[in-house]
Amino acid sequence: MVDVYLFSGFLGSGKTTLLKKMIMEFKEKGLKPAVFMNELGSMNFDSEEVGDGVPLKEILDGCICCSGSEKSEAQIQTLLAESEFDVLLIETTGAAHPVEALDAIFSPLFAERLNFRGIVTVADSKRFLERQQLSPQIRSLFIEQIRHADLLLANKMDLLSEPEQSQAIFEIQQINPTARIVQTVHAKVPLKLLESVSPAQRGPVEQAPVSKLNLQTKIVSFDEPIEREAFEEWLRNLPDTVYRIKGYLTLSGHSYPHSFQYAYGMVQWLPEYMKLRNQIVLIGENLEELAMP
Ligand SMILES: Nc1nc2c(ncn2[C@@H]2O[C@H](COP(=O)(O)OP(=O)(O)OP(=O)(O)O)[C@@H](O)[C@H]2O)c(=O)[nH]1
Repeated sequence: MVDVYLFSGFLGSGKTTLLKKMIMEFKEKGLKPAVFMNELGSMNFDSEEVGDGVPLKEILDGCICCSGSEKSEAQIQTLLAESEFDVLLIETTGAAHPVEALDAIFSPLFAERLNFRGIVTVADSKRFLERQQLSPQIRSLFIEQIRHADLLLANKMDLLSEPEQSQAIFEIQQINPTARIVQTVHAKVPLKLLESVSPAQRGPVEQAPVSKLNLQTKIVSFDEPIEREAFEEWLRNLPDTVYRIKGYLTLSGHSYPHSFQYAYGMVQWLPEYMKLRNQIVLIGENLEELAMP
């Protein structure tokens, strides 16, 4: 049987960071991981992070829960048919309801093949503490992702003071009293802890599908290199309803692009060493009203 872990958590909380770490840890243990992921927006930014030699299937521009479980079932079936692996790591989009995403895994097709181990939710603890600023629908999804976790990573602890850290843990625990909660920075969690997870008995699920969330994606391509200062000024003035931006950007004066990440006001630029399209995907609400840089 293949062990299956489902990684959930709001946009930009640290799921891909966790995924990359767990891939490494499983490999070090001599186990072969495979990945099934999906992304909002038709850019396969996260899957490029997975690395060579790891069997991978993805659904772009949709979400595992809403694209219908048949599509996900077909992808998982292809993975199982094409490759040998011991562990399947599923990364849902930040807009997915974790329990709805379970449908595909519990298909009778896989009853003899997949052993579901649990939902691991990565929470951006800073955003969690400031969740009143989110729109009610997004806030309810954020809470649902926490409520249904079997293991909870209270991530981005480095961005909080000690009293805020305690407050975040206390409040997260009130929402989900049964899951184990671990404080993390860059989703650093020992593999042993992940392996000790066991799935809870699930009650009725509150529906929070992406269609009701009003979340939109927008791909923006640039013909010319970007002026970093002007671009960061644009970022500073973005409304709170732009939850996530990621992609690759060529900066003026550089011949290779940088991978670019924006989550909750935090910006990350990392140099890349190959030519990549100068484009980003934005995820948020009311994007049509947004002025582009
Ligand atoms: N300061 C800080 N940044 C973090 C931490 N964990 C992740 N990040 C950064 O947060 C950004 C988003 O991380 P990802 O792992 O891509 O988040 P994600 O949940 O996969 O994002 P989506 O797939 O878009 O939902 C990246 O720039 C990470 O480097 C953390 O503990 N502290």
